[in-house]
Amino acid sequence: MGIHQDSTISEGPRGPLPTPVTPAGRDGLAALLARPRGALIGLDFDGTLAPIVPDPEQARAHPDAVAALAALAPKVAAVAVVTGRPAGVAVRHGGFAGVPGLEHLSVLGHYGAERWDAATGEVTAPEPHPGVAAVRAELPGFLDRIGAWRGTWIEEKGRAVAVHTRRAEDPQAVFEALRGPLGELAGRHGLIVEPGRMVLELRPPGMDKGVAFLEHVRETGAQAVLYAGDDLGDLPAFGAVEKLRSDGVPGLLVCSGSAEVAELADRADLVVDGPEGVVRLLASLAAHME
Ligand SMILES: O=P(O)(O)OC[C@H]1O[C@H](O[C@H]2O[C@H](CO)[C@@H](O)[C@H](O)[C@H]2O)[C@H](O)[C@@H](O)[C@@H]1O
Repeated sequence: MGIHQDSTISEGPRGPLPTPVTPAGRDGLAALLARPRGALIGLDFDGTLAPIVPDPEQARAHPDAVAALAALAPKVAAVAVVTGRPAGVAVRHGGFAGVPGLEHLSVLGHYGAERWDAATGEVTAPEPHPGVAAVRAELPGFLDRIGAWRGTWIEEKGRAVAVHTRRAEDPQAVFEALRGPLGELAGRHGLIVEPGRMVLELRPPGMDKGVAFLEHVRETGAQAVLYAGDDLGDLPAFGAVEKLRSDGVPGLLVCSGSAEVAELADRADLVVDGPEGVVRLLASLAAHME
């Protein structure tokens, strides 16, 4: 359904702005531009603001991301980074703290279970789920027993643990082979498996990016929204925007395109070329907002 950002129709002194392929997306973009002060901008981190790299510890926001966000944020009601990362990790890897223009940025981490606000510099979070400690203890032996340790890597996330397969010889095959067994392990401890780009995360249930985004819309009183994501964990946020649109709140769905995930492109109003395309879009939006 989406198109590549390069299919621009308007190019002028303020830079190119692409045209969404859907009527709902065109309405969403028009509303964002007409009333920026009522707009909420929601952005995923890895794969959307930060290019995908083999080692999650090395992931950083695109070099132009912070400047684009700092140009956009003062013109809109709110900007929120909605991520599967712990909030503090996304703040650090994004370079979001102490940036002029980003004084009101929020980072909703762990799929919305955690929250960091630039205004306070503090992270709020719920009590840890006891199942995470149990899974943490069991996971290395579990992977060893099922013979899946080669090339897999466990990311310690505090309130969750993630098994990465990107560095395996056949990342997709190992991902598929692990999905069932890890689902069974997670279920035994009251957790769920969150699948992502060559990663299976074992995390507490009860929160997702859709719930988090809708809560933020309510809190900010936003009257138009944009959400940009790249991965399966962003689908609930896409669902939230679709729900808002059916309730009369205009919205624009942006897919940060990749060869790894097709599902978001199919539901997006606009497909851009990964984090580079997202950052260009944000800068261009800021330039077009009076
Ligand atoms: O919600 P997000 O901000 O997209 O976070 C989702 C997961 O992102 C990270 O993993 C992904 O990025 C890594 C670094 O580029 C990459 O190596 C990995 O293959 C991707 O799945 C992060 O490590 C996870 O904890 C996040 O849940």
